[in-house]
Amino acid sequence: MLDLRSLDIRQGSFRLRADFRVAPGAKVAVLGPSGAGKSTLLSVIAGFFPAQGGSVLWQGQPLEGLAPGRRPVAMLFQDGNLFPHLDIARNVALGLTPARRLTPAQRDRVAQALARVGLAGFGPRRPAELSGGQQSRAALARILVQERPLLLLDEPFAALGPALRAEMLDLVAALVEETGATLLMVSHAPEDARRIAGEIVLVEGGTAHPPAPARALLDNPPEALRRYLGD
Ligand SMILES: Nc1ncnc2c1ncn2[C@@H]1O[C@H](COP(=O)(O)OP(=O)(O)OP(=O)(O)O)[C@@H](O)[C@H]1O
Repeated sequence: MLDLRSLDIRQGSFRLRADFRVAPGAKVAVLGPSGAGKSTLLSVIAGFFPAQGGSVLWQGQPLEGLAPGRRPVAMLFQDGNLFPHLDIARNVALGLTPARRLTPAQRDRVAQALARVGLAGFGPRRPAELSGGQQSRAALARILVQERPLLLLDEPFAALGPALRAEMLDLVAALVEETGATLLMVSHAPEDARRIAGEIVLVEGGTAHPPAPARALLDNPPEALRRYLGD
């Protein structure tokens, strides 16, 4: 269970509050206007940016004081998820260890993760030798080997076309179901939320609102969401 308790986030004159829980295994889309604070909220949960007040708890334990790498979190960003000078196997292995030499067991895990995302045999290639969709798959393989129970995705598929994006979302949904992880995914596209998310956290007007059932919310959007959707 992820518990955002009276979180108070400030960044210059920007302020965002969040006070809600996310159930284990939930798939949550984080929607809201540009600049509303979606990325900032994920950064605070991941430990890249400190909150001014309140607490982020996982299974009842506060995460403050834990460096990002020690949190139960794996995060994918909009871009820059892969190091261009390292091959795909090394990029994925970084989810396990910074060491250059892998144990046979670690090599197996990397190969299994690559196979699971449909990239068996792509390990020796550099990221530039992969298509955009394949690069997204490789980045997913890295968070797969990390085996963290909380996945934070900050619009990682925004640069992909609609068909490929749908395919990646389905893959994420399948991986989340297989691992039982909890997913928070920032998106600008309500159809992404419909496709993958059971719930929506709407971020607007200085508040990250508690998760609400996605379908009901999109079918009958409250005023703030209607404004954002442009209806
Ligand atoms: N380094 C910074 N210093 C001060 N304010 C910042 C800084 N970085 C971001 N902000 C402000 O924090 C607010 C939240 O930004 P954030 O990137 O979290 O929004 P977002 O909802 O993810 O937007 P987008 O959908 O455009 O990515 C914005 O109003 C932004 O101007």
